[in-house]
Amino acid sequence: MVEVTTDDLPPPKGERHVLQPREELRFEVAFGTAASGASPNLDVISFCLQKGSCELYGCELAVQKVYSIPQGGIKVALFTWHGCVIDLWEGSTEGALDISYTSDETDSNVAFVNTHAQLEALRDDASLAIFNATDETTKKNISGPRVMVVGETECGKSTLVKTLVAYATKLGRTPLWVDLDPMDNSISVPGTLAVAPMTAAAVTVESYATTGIPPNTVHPLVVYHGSSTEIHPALFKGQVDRLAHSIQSRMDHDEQARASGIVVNTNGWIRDEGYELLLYTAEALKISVLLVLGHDRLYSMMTSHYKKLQREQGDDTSVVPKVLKLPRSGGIVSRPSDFIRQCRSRAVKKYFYGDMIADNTTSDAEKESKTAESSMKRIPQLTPFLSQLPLSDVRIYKVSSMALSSSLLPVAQQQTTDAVQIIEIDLEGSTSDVDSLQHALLAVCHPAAVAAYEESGRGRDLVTAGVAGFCAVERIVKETDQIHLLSPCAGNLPSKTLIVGDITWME
Ligand SMILES: Nc1ncnc2c1ncn2[C@@H]1O[C@H](COP(=O)(O)OP(=O)(O)OP(=O)(O)O)[C@@H](O)[C@H]1O
Repeated sequence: MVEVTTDDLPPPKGERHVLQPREELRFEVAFGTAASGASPNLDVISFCLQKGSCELYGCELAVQKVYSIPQGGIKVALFTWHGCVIDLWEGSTEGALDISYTSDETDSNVAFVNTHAQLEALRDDASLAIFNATDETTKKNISGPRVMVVGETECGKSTLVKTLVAYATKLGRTPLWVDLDPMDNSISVPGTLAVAPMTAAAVTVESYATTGIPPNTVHPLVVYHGSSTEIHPALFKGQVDRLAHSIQSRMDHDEQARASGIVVNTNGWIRDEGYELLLYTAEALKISVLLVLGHDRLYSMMTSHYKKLQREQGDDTSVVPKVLKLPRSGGIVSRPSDFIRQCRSRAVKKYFYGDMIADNTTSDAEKESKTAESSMKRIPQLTPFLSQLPLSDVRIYKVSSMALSSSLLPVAQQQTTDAVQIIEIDLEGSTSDVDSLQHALLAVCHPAAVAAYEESGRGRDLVTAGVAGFCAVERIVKETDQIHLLSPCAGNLPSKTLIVGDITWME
């Protein structure tokens, strides 16, 4: 094995880490840049691959390129197959780097790349079969791997999904990334379930190091679950069914997407009803490969379940997924609840303000006299818009936690056994209802979903449909009966029918 040397490199900037083949550099950066007195608009941590090759969750770093992360609150690992030299340095905030160390316990990375190779073989088979199929119906029934990653919370599920998506897109595949984790959604704001078509352009080191996918690259389909702390099983099932339907429609019309398959992240609820929801989801999304991350009990439960199903179904094994067990990375450490809370807040802020980008508005004179600090200055990419609407113009619904029993309904009212019920918030009446909306994150319904709901009268038609976007309640002025809403762009809202959950956000 050739040792990686640094003799031919310029002096290090900050810490220099020399990684031998199959080692990874793990580092953690604290939140709290503002608390430490520095401007939050400056870079917090930067790294540069000086030599060799390395990747962040499957996304390759360019040599000699400085990657600057303008936010704290990250825990990442840079892995090398063949050895490399990485410089890592703090920006405006001294002490931001909590810990950095090199580890050679990277068997999980090898297992991930082997899994990718097997999935790629399935994609090749699917592409060939689609190409050779003579009629449309046969073509439509062929699909690449439909993968779902399961495991308990904080075992590295999102990381594995990101890695598999990065490896697939690097080879020109366009898999759908499905994130069914409302607690920590990588594609959209917390409290959502989402699907995004992925391409190589959507996989970047900066986005993989923090949260979300780069704006302007993909158009995710997002449904609002309304909570980042608990899952409403009936609503979850309804939303998974709707997403499954949309995924199928897309696959029916896009052969490349069909051959590339889907990669699904789940939410870590693996016991009791959570386990039942995993099985339900696997069936609804026609999962063909189940990856169980570091959990022997779950692996055993799933293997026995599908063996039994296979016995019952005889020859029809089309709906029985292959269950594989993968090791979890030793680098994953549990994130304190305050850290997770700040990650969620950052994800909402990113929705309204976009990424922090380099400030190119400085004049030539300013550029001439640029200090080290101003060279790192960043500004938000988007300018959110504050609109004021009369309270009487908007309709805000929330999901009620249980269906009303028919005996409690007024005599003339339609009886229902649907467990997904919505209630309209009384904006004219109780002040506690109105007060509960302060700083709430509201999902803006699509006009088509509003029309469907008005026609059917079924709440599920509204809350299981994809949303047009989100806005946040800045304040409600009771004296003027106005609601002030922050939205990511100017102009009228697509509809004034909104859904509220239990997620709040304020700057
Ligand atoms: N090899 C590693 N070394 C250090 N940190 C890592 C490594 N792999 C992942 N992490 C970090 O560990 C944290 C938890 O990982 P991840 O989000 O993938 O877990 P999860 O199972 O999806 O969690 P949750 O169920 O809470 O969403 C993340 O901050 C991730 O960046």
